[in-house]
Amino acid sequence: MESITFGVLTISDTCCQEPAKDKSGPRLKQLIAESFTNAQVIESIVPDEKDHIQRVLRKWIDRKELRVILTTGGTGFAPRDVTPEATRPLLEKECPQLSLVITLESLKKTQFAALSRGLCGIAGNTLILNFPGSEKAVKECFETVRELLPHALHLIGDEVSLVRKTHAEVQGSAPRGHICPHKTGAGSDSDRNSPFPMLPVQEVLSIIFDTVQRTSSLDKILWQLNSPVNIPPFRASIKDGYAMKSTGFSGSKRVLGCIAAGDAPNSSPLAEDECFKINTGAPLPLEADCVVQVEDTILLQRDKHGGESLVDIIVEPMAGLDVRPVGHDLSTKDRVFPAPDPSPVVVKSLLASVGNRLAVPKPRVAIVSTGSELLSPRDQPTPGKIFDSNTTMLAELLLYFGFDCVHTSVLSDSFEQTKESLSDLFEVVDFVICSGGVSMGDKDFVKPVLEDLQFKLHCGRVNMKPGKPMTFASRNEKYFFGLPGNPVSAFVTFHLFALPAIRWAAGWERQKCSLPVINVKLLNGFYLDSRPEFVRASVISKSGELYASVNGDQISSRLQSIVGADVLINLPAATSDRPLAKAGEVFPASVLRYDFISKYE
Ligand SMILES: Nc1nc2c(c(=O)[nH]1)N[C@H]1C(S)=C(S)[C@@H](COP(=O)(O)OP(=O)(O)OC[C@H]3O[C@@H](n4cnc5c(N)ncnc54)[C@H](O)[C@@H]3O)O[C@H]1N2
Ligand code: MOO
Ligand SMILES: [Mg+2]
Repeated sequence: MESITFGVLTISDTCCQEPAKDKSGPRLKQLIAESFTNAQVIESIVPDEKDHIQRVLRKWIDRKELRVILTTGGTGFAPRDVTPEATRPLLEKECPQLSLVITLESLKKTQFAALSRGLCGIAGNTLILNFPGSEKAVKECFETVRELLPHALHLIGDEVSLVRKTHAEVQGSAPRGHICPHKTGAGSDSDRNSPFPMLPVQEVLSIIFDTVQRTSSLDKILWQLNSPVNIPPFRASIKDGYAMKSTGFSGSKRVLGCIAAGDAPNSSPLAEDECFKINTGAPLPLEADCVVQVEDTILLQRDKHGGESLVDIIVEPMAGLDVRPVGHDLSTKDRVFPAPDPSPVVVKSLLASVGNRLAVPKPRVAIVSTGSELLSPRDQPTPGKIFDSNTTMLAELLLYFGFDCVHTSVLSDSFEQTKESLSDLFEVVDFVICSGGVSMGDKDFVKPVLEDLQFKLHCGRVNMKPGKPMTFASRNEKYFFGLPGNPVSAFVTFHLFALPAIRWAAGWERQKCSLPVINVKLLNGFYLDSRPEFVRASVISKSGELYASVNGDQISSRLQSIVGADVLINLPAATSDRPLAKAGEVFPASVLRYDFISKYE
């Protein structure tokens, strides 16, 4: 076996702070050098943070020459131990027997080996093994697998680079235009499968968050914005009543006049047996220090014009009663936003409240629908054609979530037209949300066009239903989502991938980018699919518990399934011993809309 390149990743908060404390990483490097002639070793140390771990793993997996990754640390039971959780989504195939043999060997030395959760698996043409953190453990684990590694790597082979080579050859030699995806499967024409691995949903999300740059840092623009004004800017009455001096106590008072909201504060002198009638929100006269609401007074006299001239105050006035001091709600020492909340209603109304006309920059998004079969909803029905619903749906969804659609276009199934249109669009937008043309058809031009436009295809298929052919690509800070053409697939993948990406680019906090997730009980049993499925369902609140009732036939062309869809129940893939999700079982569900409870029982 020609020289192997290893990646040694130490996962430890402590070693990340003080690299000198890392004994296991160097020990592994030494063991590799002793066992494999002219092996190359790349090292890195990361804290016990999932996205840090995944970023390095993904980078190393993408390096074709790097064939083995040994991680040390973070495999235990402690709260910060997350190495297996970080590793699993990146694996295409787990190798449980390899972990087993490591555990069995380690158990001969210590019973505590049972408390290690390390994983082994394959990603691309790379073998990944999680070892425990101790120097002694890595030595034992390494010695257990040392003999197995060369053969394991032969078995894995490097067909991925072969696929990529074949792919490049076929693309390069192809006549101008489109190559059907199945021609670019691994190997000859007989292999008519997609060359794109079906990535796990969570991994696609990690890739998206790692790839999409935040075009506007709401942090600087909004969350750190100090208030330019005091609210209220004057001492404001909280009630409709009478402004007076609390030192005048209760009893009858002459009414000197009325102060309406919008009047300038008046500075006329005010004796203790006098008062002003005042409206809610109006500025207190300078000499008053409290307001007694009209309900706590008795009208004693009117003047000859019918205006109030004498009232009896029947409660004891206290200084500050029903008065909002200057800056009580917001002062110039405060930040306008006490916490990040990018919802458009909040941002725009708070900015308005301080007289700020800031236009918060938003990602520029275009919607593109592809398909020669598409008719505009305004056209007359035509044989062989269907009405384009995706353009409307995706533009409405953008609006619903507070973003703007700066452009829409409908493209026929033409390589050249798609290429030209996308190329022009990316001159003026940050995101293109496209639907259709990403599956296996010989008219599905989207992926080849993206490659032709030098986009990096991060994801060509996702292990989910609906939405399998969902495509995510980028070029510099331009992002492309190729949602599947089936309307429901486009609906689901918009919510799960495109929306979080746009929010992330807009500067949203990462945990707010994806839809909120609640737990729901299945109202009825549901047969699981071979892929994890996102089922449209309406929510019923029954004696305080949330039940989900599936919205009929879930075929991804049936747009009716989004009617009454409050949530997408996140169902796992079927397994041999679990083909059915039973009624009453609890599953996570992504909330699709604000008013997500359809019925109360
Ligand atoms: N041989 C295979 N065929 C297909 C596979 C596969 O794995 N192997 N995947 C299936 C899955 S899953 C999906 S999802 C679809 C997605 O295909 P495309 O993204 O290429 O979508 P189109 O083929 O363009 O259209 C699919 C379907 O949706 C209708 N459509 C398209 N655009 C619109 C629109 N704007 N408004 C309304 N309806 C639209 C279109 O007429 C088709 O009926 O691929 C499967 N095939
Ligand atoms: O992936 Mo498709 O959306 O299942 O039909
Ligand atoms: Mg298609």
